[in-house]
Amino acid sequence: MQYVSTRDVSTSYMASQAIIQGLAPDGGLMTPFYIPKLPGKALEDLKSMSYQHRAVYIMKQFLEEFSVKELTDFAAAAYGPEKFDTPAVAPVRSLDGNTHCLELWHGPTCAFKDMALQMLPHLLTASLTKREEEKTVCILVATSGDTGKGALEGFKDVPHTRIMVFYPRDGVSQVQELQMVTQEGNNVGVTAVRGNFDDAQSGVKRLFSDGELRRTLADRGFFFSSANSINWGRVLPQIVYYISAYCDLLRDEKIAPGQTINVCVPTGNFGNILAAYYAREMGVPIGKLICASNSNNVLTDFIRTGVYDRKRPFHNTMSPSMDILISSNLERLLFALTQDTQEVKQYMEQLNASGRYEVRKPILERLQKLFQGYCCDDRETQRVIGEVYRQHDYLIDPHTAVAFSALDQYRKESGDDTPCVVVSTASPFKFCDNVLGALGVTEVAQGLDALDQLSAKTGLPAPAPLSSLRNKEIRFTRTVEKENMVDAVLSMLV
Ligand SMILES: N[C@@H](CCOP(=O)(O)O)C(=O)O
Repeated sequence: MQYVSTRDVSTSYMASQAIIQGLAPDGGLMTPFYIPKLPGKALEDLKSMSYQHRAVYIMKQFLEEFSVKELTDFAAAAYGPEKFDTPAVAPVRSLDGNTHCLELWHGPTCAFKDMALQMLPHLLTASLTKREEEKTVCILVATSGDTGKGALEGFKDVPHTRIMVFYPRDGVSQVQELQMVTQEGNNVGVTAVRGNFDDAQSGVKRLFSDGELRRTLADRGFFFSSANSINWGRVLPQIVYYISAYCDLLRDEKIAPGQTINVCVPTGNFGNILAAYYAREMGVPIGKLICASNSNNVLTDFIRTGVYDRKRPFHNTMSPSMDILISSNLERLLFALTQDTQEVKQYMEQLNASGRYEVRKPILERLQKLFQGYCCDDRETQRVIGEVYRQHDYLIDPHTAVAFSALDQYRKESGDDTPCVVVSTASPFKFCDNVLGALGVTEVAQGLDALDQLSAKTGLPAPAPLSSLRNKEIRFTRTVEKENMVDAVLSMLV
């Protein structure tokens, strides 16, 4: 399997190179040259396997350089009982006959990012060995809340790696911030940026393409890579859970073999829903991909009109991980839909220069055959949390609530009640204050006391990785201007 840049197919790369580099040298995203099809009986075979075995089988289709033994070891370490609080790893909880919630927050940081960020360090360090790389890799991460902690936890104390996370200072939840600034490990750094997530992500991309900085760091024995979903090693493990969810529904006889399902995904950087698209391309019977956004509804508008326009107000919402106006992974979808790197390059250049592009009509038609876009604001998000709790005795976080709202809008508009997998991306305990508000609590406790309050209100235990934050020391307090992110990197990599 060869990988190419979404902006130039003339050079191809092995998976290990794609994973090590994170981003292609031309600024494009490393992408498989083609998406392999699952063999005919694969879903039937996979349905009786554990999550770990499913992961090995699916990832192997994309990773010829890695042996089954290597991948089996990685999956055992990444998804074992010391990391995930349920043997199912990514369980599916059915709310009614055709609404199934895929819970992706049972890992060490209580968000879906663990599904990939527990695996990526294994893929990356094995890739370094395969390529005989002697320098230390410095992982740069921009986060709107969840990726940062997921990456820190995945890479903490991993030999030959350093990790620096940038987060928007006033753009993450209290719990998310505490998770990051108390991170343990000798190779980690966390810096707040005065700005929003897009500023942090653009800043990281600038660091990546700063030739002089790269030379300075090379002299010090370092090079950059990424743990954001621009890295193919992030997207690949995310494909696994869509296939796994389909297999669970088959195994539990909630659907019949070959039956079509829809998926509804809350997404900001477009990596999560892109993974669902790849699962569909591999042959999973997925009908519609319902893309759910909060008030930062740039993707909703794009899917409806073909115009991507990031020049709009940026909203800090109660679903902060999706507070994003530049959705990096859309570039991979454009590559798939156009099959034309020149066209992708033009769109990306227009986005950089003017903040806007419009895709051609045939591309829009292809997009709309597969994707539906819906959005909702904070008021609706809170209403949905309350409603789902009352109707199903099921507690969801604000990101998942955005997805439930999108599904509801889609069903009302289309009349399509195909079974749907709704992706639940984070534990509600990461967003206690807003979740408590949604349950009608008017006096919300301060800081981590809100964990106990939510627990008392619902009878659900707060996840151990969040309760234990109480005993942790705050290690990182630095804030930089977005123009000065380079200083944080240089002072860490001495
Ligand atoms: N939702 C993210 C933003 C970065 O997205 P990624 O999937 O590219 O890592 C976050 O929580 O940080």
